[in-house]
Amino acid sequence: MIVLNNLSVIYEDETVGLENISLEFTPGEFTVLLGASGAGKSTLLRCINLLTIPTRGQVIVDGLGTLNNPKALRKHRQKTGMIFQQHQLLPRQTALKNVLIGRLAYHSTFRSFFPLPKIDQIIALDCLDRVGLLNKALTPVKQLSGGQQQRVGIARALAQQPRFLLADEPVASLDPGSSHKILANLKKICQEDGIGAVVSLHQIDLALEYGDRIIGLAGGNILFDSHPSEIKSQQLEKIYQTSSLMKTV
Ligand SMILES: Nc1ncnc2c1ncn2[C@@H]1O[C@H](COP(=O)(O)OP(=O)(O)OP(=O)(O)O)[C@@H](O)[C@H]1O
Repeated sequence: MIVLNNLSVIYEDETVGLENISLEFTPGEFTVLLGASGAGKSTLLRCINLLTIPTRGQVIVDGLGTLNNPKALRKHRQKTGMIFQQHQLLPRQTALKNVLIGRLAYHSTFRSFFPLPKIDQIIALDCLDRVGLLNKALTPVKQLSGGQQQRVGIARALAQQPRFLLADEPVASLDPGSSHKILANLKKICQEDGIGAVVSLHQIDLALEYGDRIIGLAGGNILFDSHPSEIKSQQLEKIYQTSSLMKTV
């Protein structure tokens, strides 16, 4: 479990990123963060693995405590995979080499200069298989479609054998068909492996379809935190401060 305890982020220019947020994330739960641009979704995701250091409050992880020593933080990050909107892949490298990057967290910097052991290659190939891309293992990622590249990004995160996955708008640059395929695949894998996912999305329809839990954010505050079936249209309207987006519900 990951516990966020009274977390606030105030950026250097005094912008409020998050305001006194307390949340718990459990393994196996697929949580969607919804909110307009600037609501605090990325800030929240980045706080979970302390890429952004909160101004106040704590991140507490079971078995590791408050992450206030480098060893605990390294262990937490090893078990927390990240998926990005723009994939953050090495375009000229093969899909397999990109996925192997997910294994580096298990090796020393020195060891990572040499080819990784066979077991890491097997884990990476298995992850590519789970996202349906085993046949593209030796293809440079720049030759893959946007959806395929995102699946390589997911495989790389899975290669970490994570307990939690953090995904920042993973389907924002994809067409609706690819978005559904990617989220369905991601959710299935998380269910099978008991991985807790925290995924920020802009599309309400996708949030309602795939989220086990939806957290609505606005101005760095939590407006609601419920099962999708309990969310009322007024609450969704409130987070976007407009009714036009409700057409997609
Ligand atoms: N490094 C930073 N320095 C100053 N302000 C920042 C920084 N990063 C984010 N912010 C501000 O903090 C607030 C929350 O930003 P955040 O990126 O978390 O929102 P978001 O919901 O992820 O938005 P988007 O959907 O556009 O990605 C915004 O007002 C943003 O301008």
